[in-house]
Amino acid sequence: MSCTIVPARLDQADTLRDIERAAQELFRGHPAWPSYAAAPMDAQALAEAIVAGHVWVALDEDGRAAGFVGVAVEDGEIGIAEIDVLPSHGRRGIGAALLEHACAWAAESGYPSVVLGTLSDVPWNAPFYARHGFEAIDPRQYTPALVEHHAHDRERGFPMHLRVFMRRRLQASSEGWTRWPAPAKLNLFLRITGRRADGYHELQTVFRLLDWGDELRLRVRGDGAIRRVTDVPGVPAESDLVVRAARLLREHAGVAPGAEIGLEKRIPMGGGLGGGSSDAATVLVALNHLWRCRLDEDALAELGRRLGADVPVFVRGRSAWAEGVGERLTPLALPRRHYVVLDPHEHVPTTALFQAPELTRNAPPATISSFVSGETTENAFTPVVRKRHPRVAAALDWLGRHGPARLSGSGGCMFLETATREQAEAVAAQCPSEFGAHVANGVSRSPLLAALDRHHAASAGAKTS
Ligand SMILES: C[C@@](CO)(OP(=O)(O)O)[C@H](O)COP(=O)(O)OP(=O)(O)OC[C@H]1O[C@@H](n2ccc(N)nc2=O)[C@H](O)[C@@H]1O
Ligand SMILES: Nc1ncnc2c1ncn2[C@@H]1O[C@H](COP(=O)(O)OP(=O)(O)O)[C@@H](O)[C@H]1O
Repeated sequence: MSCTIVPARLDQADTLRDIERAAQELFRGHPAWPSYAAAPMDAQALAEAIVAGHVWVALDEDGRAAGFVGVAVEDGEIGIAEIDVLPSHGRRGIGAALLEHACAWAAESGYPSVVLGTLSDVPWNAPFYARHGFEAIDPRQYTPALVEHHAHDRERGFPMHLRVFMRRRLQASSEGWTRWPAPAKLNLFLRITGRRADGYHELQTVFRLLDWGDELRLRVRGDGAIRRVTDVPGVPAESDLVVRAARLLREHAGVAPGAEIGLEKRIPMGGGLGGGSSDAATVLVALNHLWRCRLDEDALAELGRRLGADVPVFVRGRSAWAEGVGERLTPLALPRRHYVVLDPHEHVPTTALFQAPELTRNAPPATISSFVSGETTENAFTPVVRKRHPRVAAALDWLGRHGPARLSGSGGCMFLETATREQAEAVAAQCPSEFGAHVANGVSRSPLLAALDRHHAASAGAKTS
């Protein structure tokens, strides 16, 4: 049977839980059945994994979901959190295709290995994984995450004599693809303090990087061409910041190779979440590694600045206090916080807002301490956007009922900061259907830098093996 594997969508979550339930039926009578039946997949965790791009669905010839796989990052390696196929679609290679898909994603992302927990006595469990390159892990070699899983399984009454954890070592993609994250940002406040002779505005802002964003696939081409291999509606390849970033790097570094660039857009475009800028920064950082240009962070940030005011912070990969046009950055240690990010589905043009006559562009400078004390939280664009974009105003009003809602950048997306993830999830769950909401964590170090570390380690490992 042929199947197509695609990223899962949030509206498929219930279907995936039905698939899990149906697949579990095969364990009725097995000693593991009571603990499986007692602990179905958590709906919230599944939704988060889908939004993070960590779940893929296998569609049968009729386009119906027949199985899925979900992964989770654990101690720097990838764990298969769940893999299920409808019993009616069993023995047709769908499970194997899903497993290979997850392993390919992990290998392209630079992870060294994939782990999973399974049952030693069930033919479609441990023996199946062994056929796909997984080996049982000696309990003395358990990582802290596996020790925790083991203890948790014991607590929930799992038949531990049948429990086995397995690992598969990964090889770099044979087709040369690599994957890189491009996280979104929030502006925790934004003040405009002046206008420069070139028309650009002097501003002050705090950039908070998130653990959620776009994903790019890159591979080197030998013929010097730079090609975007996915369509982005409304953005022709020539004007896409990813293509412009690759060209700029090549010119500057004086190297001749080319690249293919695939883009999985998740960050709403023109939403004030910096998606295009982050994509550009990811291309600069990733191609600097893949093309072996050896430019340092300062040189890459300077190239980024030429592409857009928001690019340098993504290149440097730290949440930061920013001045100038956004390029003078001071890394800022921010407390652990969670965010409901609300998308009113309205494109707000940044250039037009910066030109608005009613924009306050001569505010007195704020200080880092006034931000840290919670005194400075305003966004200079909010009154202008509210007046010009009633839909954004309505979304701000709705989110404002749950706490102090703030616009990010020039909008139209907005956010609410919470102390716990559960609080953010509770608000997101009530979001009216005309808006989109999701939950993200603030990070102090960009997932892009973690990916760079992984890819460095993977290429060093490939050289020595
Ligand atoms: C407002 C902010 C806040 O983070 O974010 P977004 O809403 O775009 O995410 C940024 O300053 C946006 O940065 P970015 O989106 O990279 O802007 P650019 O491409 O460099 O500029 C787009 C246009 O905005 C105006 N612009 C931008 C930055 C700035 N400091 N002053 C300006 O006047 C210019 O007219 C410029 O032509
Ligand atoms: N790779 C890209 N992703 C998103 N937008 C892009 C990209 N390349 C160019 N653009 C253009 O940049 C504009 C601003 O996009 P984006 O960075 O997502 O929003 P914002 O600047 O509001 O944070 C888009 O409307 C689009 O025309």
